[in-house]
Parts: sequence; structure tokens; C-alpha cells
Amino acid sequence: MSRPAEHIDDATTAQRGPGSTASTQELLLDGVSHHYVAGSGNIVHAVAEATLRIPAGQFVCVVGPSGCGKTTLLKVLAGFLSPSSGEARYGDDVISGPSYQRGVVFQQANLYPWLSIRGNVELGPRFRGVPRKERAERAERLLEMVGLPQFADAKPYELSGGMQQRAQIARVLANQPEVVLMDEPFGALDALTRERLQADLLRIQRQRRQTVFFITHSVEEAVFLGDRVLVMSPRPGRIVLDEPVDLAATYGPEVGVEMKSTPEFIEIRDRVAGAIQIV
Ligand SMILES: Nc1ncnc2c1ncn2[C@@H]1O[C@H](COP(=O)(O)OP(=O)(O)OP(=O)(O)O)[C@@H](O)[C@H]1O
Repeated sequence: MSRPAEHIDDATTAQRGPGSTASTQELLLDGVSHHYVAGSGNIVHAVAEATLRIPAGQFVCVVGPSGCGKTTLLKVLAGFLSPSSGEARYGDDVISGPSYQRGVVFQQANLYPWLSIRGNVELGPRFRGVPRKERAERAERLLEMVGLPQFADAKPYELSGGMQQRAQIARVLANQPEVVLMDEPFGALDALTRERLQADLLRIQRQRRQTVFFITHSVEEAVFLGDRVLVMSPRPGRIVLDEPVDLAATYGPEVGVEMKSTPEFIEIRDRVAGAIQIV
């Protein structure tokens, strides 16, 4: 599949060469534990001793019972939260705050209602000083990629939930992140829209080879999307299963939803679901 042309807009991208938002570095959690102090003063141990290496360009899905610390891990990787102990690194850099290199997609598309869809997609590059012409081209290309070119001038309220979520993905990708952190991005969508967006996301990630850290409550979604599925235990969350998923090697990278009925898919899905029930 051909990779869409991109433009160089910063030194990091320039070093990687034009056209690439592919991740070049490993994402690492090294002995990360985190506790919150609740309003009552009680200590909530959210995550315990998470150690994880995510090679550049890998698609990692995370499943586990509600409240087991998945979002906490994502916030540490995003740099929104400093862990109580341990550290997160991207390449050689300790993650100590948010960065445009690591984009975050939330469950609800938090688009700015007063901006058009194009305005929302261009906002990040605009803040980073990307020239007008280039950010317009980038927005156009991304809106094409997520199937919304005819809605560029619409306001968010004119779009369905699934379309807003596509716009949010375009907005995050407009910053050319090397890592995309996704917190149940399709959780609020109906089944058909969800399947369509799963396929879109896989296509985009296979073109661009970003590293993806994707939280979901759906085991089927995790096995369909991930190169690897992690299962976390109930709070304090520990990684109790680290399951490689290499179905593209068997069925080819272009395989779609039909993969979900293959024996290999069902076997992995059952193993992951079993691990969630055991923990
Ligand atoms: N700011 C906070 N203050 C106190 N406790 C918190 C805070 N944020 C999260 N927690 C608690 O930490 C635990 C882990 O929360 P987290 O959101 O990481 O879990 P999760 O696995 O993402 O949950 P879900 O699947 O329901 O979204 C939960 O028990 C939650 O109540």
C-alpha cells in the first residue's frame, strides 16, 4: 500500500525523512506503580509494577476489568501523570509531560464546537507554527483518509458520533505523532460504525506504522486490532497475560472482519477472555 506524501515541518521529522510519521523508538514502562490519594484521604493503588517494552510500530491492545488501571497506564505514557514509582521512557527520553509526539484519542471526541472540522484538524499544527498552506494540505489529506472530505466545513454538531470520532483521529494525526494512545475510542459507537472504524484504523496504522497503545473492553476488538494483547488483573493492575497476535502473517495484512471467524482468531480470543475471567 502506498504511503501518502507528508511534509517536513520539524527537525525530528526531517531526520526521519519526508513522508514518515512512523515511530522509530521503543516505548518503555519500567516498574511503573501508581497510587492516587482519593478525596476521602484513602490511598487507591491503581497500577503495580508494570514493566513493558513496546517496539516501534507495534499495535498493542490492553484489556482488563473496569478500574484495573488501564487509563492510569495510558496517562503515564501520555505524560499526564507522573508515576508514584518507576518510569516511562520513549527512546532515551524519560516521559515527564505531554508531547506532540504522543497523541491521545479519548472515548468522546472532544472537538471544539465553534471550529469547523477542518479548523479542529488544523488546530494542533497551527499552534506549532506550521505554515497555513501546509496545514491546510495536511488537513485535507487526513480528512480524505478518514472519509470526511465533504464535511471539512461542517461544525462538529452536524456530524454523527462515529464521524466525530473519525474527525478526532484526523485531528490527532495532524500533529504527526509517532505514538497514538487510544482510550476506548470506539466504546460509545454502534457495532457497525465500530467495525468500520476498526478497519479504518488498521489501514491507517499499517500505512504509517505509528506505535499504538489501545485500551478496550472488547476482547474481540483487541485481538482483531492488536499485534499483541495485554491482559491486566483487577486493581492494583498487573500485566498477567502478554499474548502475541500474528494473524496477519497467516492471512495477509489486508484481511478484514472475516478473520474473526477463523479458528486461530477464536483460539486467541478465548485465551484472552479466559485470562480476564481467571484474574
Ligand atoms: N484521580 C483519581 N483519584 C482517585 N482515584 C482514582 C483517580 N483516577 C482513577 N482512580 C482510581 O484508580 C483505579 C484505576 O483507574 P483507571 O481509570 O486507571 O482504571 P481503568 O482500568 O481505566 O478503568 P475503566 O476500564 O473503568 O475505564 C480505579 O479504582 C479508579 O477509581
